[in-house]
Amino acid sequence: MSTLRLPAPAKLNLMLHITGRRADGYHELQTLFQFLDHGDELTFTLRNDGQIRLHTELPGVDHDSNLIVRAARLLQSRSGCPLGADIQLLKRLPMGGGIGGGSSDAATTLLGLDHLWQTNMGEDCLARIGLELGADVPVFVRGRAAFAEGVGERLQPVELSEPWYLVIAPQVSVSTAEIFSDPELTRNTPAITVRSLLAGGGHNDCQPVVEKRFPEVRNALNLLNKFVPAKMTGTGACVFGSFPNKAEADKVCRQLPADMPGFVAQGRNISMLHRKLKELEQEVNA
Ligand SMILES: C[C@](O)(CO)[C@H](O)COP(=O)(O)OP(=O)(O)OC[C@H]1O[C@@H](n2ccc(N)nc2=O)[C@H](O)[C@@H]1O
Ligand SMILES: Nc1ncnc2c1ncn2[C@@H]1O[C@H](COP(=O)(O)OP(=O)(O)OP(=O)(O)O)[C@@H](O)[C@H]1O
Repeated sequence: MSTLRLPAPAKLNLMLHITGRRADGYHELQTLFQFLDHGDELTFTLRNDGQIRLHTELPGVDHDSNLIVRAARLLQSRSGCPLGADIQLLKRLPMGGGIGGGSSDAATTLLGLDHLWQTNMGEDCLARIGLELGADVPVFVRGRAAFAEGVGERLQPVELSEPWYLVIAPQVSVSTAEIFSDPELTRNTPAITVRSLLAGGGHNDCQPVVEKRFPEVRNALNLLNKFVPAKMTGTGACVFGSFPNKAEADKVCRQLPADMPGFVAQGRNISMLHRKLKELEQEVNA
């Protein structure tokens, strides 16, 4: 097959504790990742001339610095593969939203091209390549809901309930680097065990800093808190709350003001990307 269409799902950080800072400035954290059944979509078509061409432009991101192109080139150089690809992106996820759009696009590119080019690099190698592109890429490569430590790369798969979430996307883009460099950020939350976490929640240490800088995020949290407990994901801007069923989440979603668009999606412990790749493997083996 020379064309492949694959999902790049969003993630939520159900909690995010910052437990320290490394000498290189990166932060040690503890976070719980779950995927959503909502995301971007990428289409890969094989090229024999070795060129990587992304045919969709993103505002403010030039072709060569797009994480999709960077992921494709890194896989090419690590595998020595002479093949290339034409790539189309259907962008649904807000950029700088804390739901991992860019990281998920990068992971889908690594797995998609590994499949198309038949480079057979293996998941461990692809996760290592992913980490060079961003702290959030490895969890998308692994495709399992996970408790993460280190800078987000030490992953322990977890089995979570799969509720319906309403995600609100305030119309601001939050820079992850800026939030992590804010002097007011709490960086000394005591480490907890995964067991105590699963028993009792957790919070997001980035939330107070983002709320202070972005009133749009504070307003979205206040609005959602009227219905269910609301939290921010990652370094924002998106906020989310869980609902007992889709109908209740949809009802609140319909009431959102125009400057606070939202979407409803189900939490998933196995990413849609991995479901799709498994289906493809089963087709080949049938
Ligand atoms: C906040 C999270 O979204 C939680 O899932 C991630 O840890 C961020 O992951 P990401 O977007 O892939 O971030 P990267 O592209 O690796 O890093 C962006 C910037 O955020 C800061 N950064 C990121 C991750 C981390 N553990 N400590 C940091 O201090 C660094 O200044 C870095 O330059
Ligand atoms: N394919 C891509 N999709 C989105 N952003 C990209 C992409 N490639 C590069 N970028 C750059 O990365 C930045 C962060 O994008 P992203 O959508 O991953 O943010 P995020 O959701 O806050 O991520 P995270 O949750 O990992 O912190 C963008 O503002 C953009 O400049």
